[in-house]
Amino acid sequence: MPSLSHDHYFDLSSALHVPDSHTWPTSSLHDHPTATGEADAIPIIDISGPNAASLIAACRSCGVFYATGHGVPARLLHDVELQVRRLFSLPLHRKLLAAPCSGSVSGYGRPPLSSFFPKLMWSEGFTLSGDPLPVASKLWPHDYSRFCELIEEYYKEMKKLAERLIKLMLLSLGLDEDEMDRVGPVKELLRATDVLQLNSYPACPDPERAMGMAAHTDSALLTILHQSDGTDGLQVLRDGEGSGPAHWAGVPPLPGALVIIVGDLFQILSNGRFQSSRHRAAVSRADHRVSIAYFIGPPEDVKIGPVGSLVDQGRGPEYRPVTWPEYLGIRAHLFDSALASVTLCGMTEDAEKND
Ligand SMILES: O=C(O)CCC(=O)C(=O)O
Ligand SMILES: [Fe+2]
Repeated sequence: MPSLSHDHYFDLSSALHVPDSHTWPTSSLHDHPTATGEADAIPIIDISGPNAASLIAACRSCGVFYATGHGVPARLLHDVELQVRRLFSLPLHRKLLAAPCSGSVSGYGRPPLSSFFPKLMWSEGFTLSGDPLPVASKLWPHDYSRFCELIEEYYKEMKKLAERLIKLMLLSLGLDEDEMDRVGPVKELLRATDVLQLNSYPACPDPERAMGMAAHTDSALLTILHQSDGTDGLQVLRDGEGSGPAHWAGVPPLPGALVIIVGDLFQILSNGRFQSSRHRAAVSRADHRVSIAYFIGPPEDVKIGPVGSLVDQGRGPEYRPVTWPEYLGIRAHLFDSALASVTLCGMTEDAEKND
């Protein structure tokens, strides 16, 4: 049986003010300045172009880029977004019928990150892992087939795109085709684990005090994010070389482009050459924003560790190998320190000799 009851939920879409439970301290909302300027422009990469891999190489420290030329039909993105809006516009008591059953992650509820923070976020989520039918039929007992068809098509397109992106990202690190085929996630892509996270950020009467989605990195290999046109929300933390003092940079919706976010497992796989991106979502006073995040990770039994050719022989690997479920287990305890906890202390040759 679903474990959530109506009483634990507050209907964000009809709220006239931000209650204390959803009011975030200024110290977390403004931990870094927020900037939107030319210098922050997030790279836009035509991944069908001849220079895609070398352009992606330039985004390694930033951990995020827009992908154009991705081949996902605009019609599909549009239709899936309509279904997502249809889902979230259901009355709260109907959505709660699809709260996850014990042992399953699929269903309606607060964003998965919520448990790590004392304040609630101004968002609702719907997680889909595997067949959408069991949860969709709880929402719409007689009218779920269009939703399911579109979600199935979306999964297929996303998996195809994720495969292209993972290969391009490995190519950008200098791996050749043979070497790439031996790398766990590429060899195992057909069995890859993928999850869709539908996010809804209702218009908020006081966006300066609320947080749509708190700062985090994504745990998987990579995330492909579709965001609704016209409403800003996504921000990434930029603190790399050349981007000045640490600040939140806006990643506004760019019509036709998808946002690619490097996850922690790709940081591990690339031995730190790619950095996972710390990001968050702000809310808007006027608009109801939705986003669709597709997370791709290795099959549950495949360990992800640094690719051999990216390991400096003197220093050794920067991270120990982990499976995705193992890493999620570590995050459930340590959250932001999860990556640090699987980081190995590099040993220089000198240090080894002195041992
Ligand atoms: O809605 C967004 O822009 C961000 C969503 C996100 O970060 C997530 O689902 O992990
Ligand atoms: Fe995320």
